[in-house]
Amino acid sequence: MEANNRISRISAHLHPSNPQMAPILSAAECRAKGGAPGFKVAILGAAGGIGQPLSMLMKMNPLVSVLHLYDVVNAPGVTADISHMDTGAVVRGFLGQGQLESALEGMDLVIIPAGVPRKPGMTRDDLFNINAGIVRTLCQGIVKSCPNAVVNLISNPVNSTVPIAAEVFKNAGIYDPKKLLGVTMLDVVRANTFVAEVLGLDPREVSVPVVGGHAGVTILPLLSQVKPPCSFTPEETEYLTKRIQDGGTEVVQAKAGAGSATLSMAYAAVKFADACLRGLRGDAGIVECAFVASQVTDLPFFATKVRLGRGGAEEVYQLGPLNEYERVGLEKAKKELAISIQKGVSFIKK
Ligand SMILES: NC(=O)c1ccc[n+]([C@@H]2O[C@H](COP(=O)([O-])OP(=O)(O)OC[C@H]3O[C@@H](n4cnc5c(N)ncnc54)[C@H](O)[C@@H]3O)[C@@H](O)[C@H]2O)c1
Ligand SMILES: O=C(O)C[C@H](O)C(=O)O
Repeated sequence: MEANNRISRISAHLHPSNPQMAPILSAAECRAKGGAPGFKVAILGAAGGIGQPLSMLMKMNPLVSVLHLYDVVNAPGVTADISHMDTGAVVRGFLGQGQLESALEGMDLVIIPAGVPRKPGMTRDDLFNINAGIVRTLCQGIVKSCPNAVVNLISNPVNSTVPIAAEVFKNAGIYDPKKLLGVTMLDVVRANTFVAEVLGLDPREVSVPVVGGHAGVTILPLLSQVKPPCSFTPEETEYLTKRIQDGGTEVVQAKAGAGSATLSMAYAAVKFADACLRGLRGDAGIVECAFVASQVTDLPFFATKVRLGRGGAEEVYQLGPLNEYERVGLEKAKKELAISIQKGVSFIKK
């Protein structure tokens, strides 16, 4: 009898004609016990090119106990699909703005890959007009439902969307600069890969700091600080710097109108989110690059290495010694970054 009740509860939730399916969706939710102890994570834009593989990979992360998948389209399908994976996290789906606040209720970490991607010929800044408004709306939801959450912002142009999020949080009186992180991990992932290729090493053995921002010349790999220590000819430096800066465009062109990096981005986003969760758990020595509020330069935001801890980005590291090539690159990066940051701030202050 009890077993019958359990089964009918589950089938009621999963029947396709059930209009309530969208906000619930997971048979796992019907279990008497929840998932493993861990963190509550929401993905906003979960049905997109990044969102789907990112959702799958976060469902596989043992630090996640509850996974909320939010999108304005297709969230029920993605949630039903992912909820069948036999990993610990309990998955729930949320569809449309009416469910944004429920999606965010009580979250520890919010990952935002919502928004339109580039097509060939576009810059990331060309996405501003659509994505700025999307990020503002989603951040307003965070203000209401999980003001203490750590936010990983992926939506482009990151150099402007992070300042937008900061202004929304400031206006609401909840801004904690340590908890707002623009995700630049893909630049580091690419830099590790391309540098390893040139050095003939396994990319997992290579670590390249990438500072500045996340667009064109604002992406500044510090090749003089590569680990393991190594040196490059001027031609190799030029080749690597340009390839890392243009990595996004390389994918946009190869996809020929079908979008931008999604799979490598989902990988990078999960690598970064996992580092944030280990920091939140209290692990020591978690250091990654991210675009954060910063006093490293005269700009209010800048990407450098940060130490992730229980409070988010608890320490923002200095740039370290730069060579002449990097000093020139830094000046170019700062010039463009200043404009993108101001554009984001003005969008909210207008
Ligand atoms: N930071 C980085 O390194 C990096 C890397 C790759 C892509 N991106 C950016 O990530 C964003 C998403 O890229 P994608 O390829 O996944 O795009 P996509 O179009 O495949 O997916 C975007 C998803 O966002 C959803 N969405 C749109 N408006 C929304 C809203 N108001 N609320 C919630 N969801 C909404 C869409 O329905 C869609 O499912 C783009 O802006 C892209 O430029 C950033
Ligand atoms: O290039 C893009 O538009 C997407 C992303 O920012 C990337 O670096 O791949």
